[in-house]
Amino acid sequence: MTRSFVKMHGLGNDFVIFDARSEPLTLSRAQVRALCDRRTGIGCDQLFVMEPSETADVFMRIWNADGGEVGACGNGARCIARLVNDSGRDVSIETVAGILTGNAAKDVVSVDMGIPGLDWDQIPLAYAMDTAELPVGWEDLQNPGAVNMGNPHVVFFVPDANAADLARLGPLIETDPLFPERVNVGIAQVNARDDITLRVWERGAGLTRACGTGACAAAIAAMRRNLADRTVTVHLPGGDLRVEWRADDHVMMTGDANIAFTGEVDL
Ligand SMILES: N[C@@H](CCC[C@H](N)C(=O)O)C(=O)O
Repeated sequence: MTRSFVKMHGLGNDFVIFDARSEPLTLSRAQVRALCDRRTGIGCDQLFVMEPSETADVFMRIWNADGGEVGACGNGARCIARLVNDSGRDVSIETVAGILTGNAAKDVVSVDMGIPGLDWDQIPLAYAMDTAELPVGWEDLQNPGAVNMGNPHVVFFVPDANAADLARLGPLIETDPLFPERVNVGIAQVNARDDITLRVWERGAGLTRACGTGACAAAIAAMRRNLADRTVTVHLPGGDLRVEWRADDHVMMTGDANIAFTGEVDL
């Protein structure tokens, strides 16, 4: 069976997207891994299938490159919003973790990422503790904060985000027993109350050029510690995102969403 796909990215966090709204598509974990492989497949950090939804404009199914299905992808939600409608109309996107609302005016896209989960059992953590300042450390990385943005994140605040050996520490922290569903790992540097630099080791994908939910998590974690105001720019290796934690608790994320190429693949 041959299927068309779109290759998109948000700040270099890249995705293969299939549209199964009118023609169903079921992928096995092995197929997802093969398609995501950068040497023998198409190559991407995450793979999405757009399916029909009874409650929203589209259902967005999300897999990491390791073949694990997950609840959220912020950069991906911007891409899906742009694919469904890029004329400035609101697009509702159902995910396993809930319904998001995106609004795309061409390549500039805002997504209402919903309300962050901040309790230990929402992250989830293995046992009860204060998620604003977890009293744990991994070598030189101390006192992280944890935030759930539809997926689990832990964020460490450091003086220099580029100094940490995230390629080595990321997999250790991702699989620490404190996180029963594993975790996305952010290393954040607060430059000013409205400006953060961030690198992310993504669960199931490794180091990526950007992570939308990671940017939201870093912003929320900084705001909870009173290190930042309610609107911040987050600089990631692939570019910038704007994150606002509104008074109604919803997190708004704004950034670009780009089509790289289209193609067909035998499944
Ligand atoms: N790239 C994403 C997050 C994708 C899922 C994540 N790796 C997880 O396992 O939760 C983003 O832009 O948010």
